[in-house]
Amino acid sequence: MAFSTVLLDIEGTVCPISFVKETLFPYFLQQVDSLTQSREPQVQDLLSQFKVEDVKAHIRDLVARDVKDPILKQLQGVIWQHGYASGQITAPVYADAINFIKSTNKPVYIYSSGSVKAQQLLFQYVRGSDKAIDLRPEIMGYYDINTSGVKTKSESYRNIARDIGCDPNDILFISDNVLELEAAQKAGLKSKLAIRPGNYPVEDLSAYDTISDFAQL
Ligand SMILES: CSCCC(=O)C(=O)COP(=O)(O)O
Ligand SMILES: [Mg+2]
Repeated sequence: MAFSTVLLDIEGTVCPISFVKETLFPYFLQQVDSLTQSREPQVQDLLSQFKVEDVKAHIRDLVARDVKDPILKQLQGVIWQHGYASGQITAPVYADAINFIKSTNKPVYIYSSGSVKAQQLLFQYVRGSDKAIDLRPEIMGYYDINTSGVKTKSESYRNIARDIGCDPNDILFISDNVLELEAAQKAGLKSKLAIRPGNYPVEDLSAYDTISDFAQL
């Protein structure tokens, strides 16, 4: 498979789904009660964009249903910053993904439902054997649902290819979500399905080109 550029999903591809569901989301939920008292202008600005009466209940509901809401995703990025900066959170990026990102001579871009800020934090604070590893210098750019659109729409992948300045056919997109892979393929990108422990089962695996370790690239 020929490609010049790599576009990576995060959850279920470069790190376990359990990190998002059992560490990031609970950390965020712990802060929901105090959110309305926050002095951070960005938090207040984001809260005001939820056009609902009970903001806290709305946020809890979105998280419980894992809704990829653009305002929620931005808010989570701001809150997680405290967790990463205080050392309470480090990101368990798979060792093979770290090695690939560090050693490949192809440009690596990220596309996640998590906000660009949340993505940059995750790659700034990658769990290492003694201290956190900062992978940001190895990553050429970040895309999210605010910059590019939802991950299940082909248009989003065309937007990203245009922004990178690359023919869609030259981009390999890797994700654990078959709806995302199908949207990327329709836009002309190449794709691989990430197989990682704890990922959701896929009905017909034979329909996809799979990858379980980045050393296979
Ligand atoms: C950027 S870390 C937070 C992950 C997140 O909030 C999320 O919704 C994960 O979605 P992905 O597109 O990376 O599978
Ligand atoms: Mg994913």
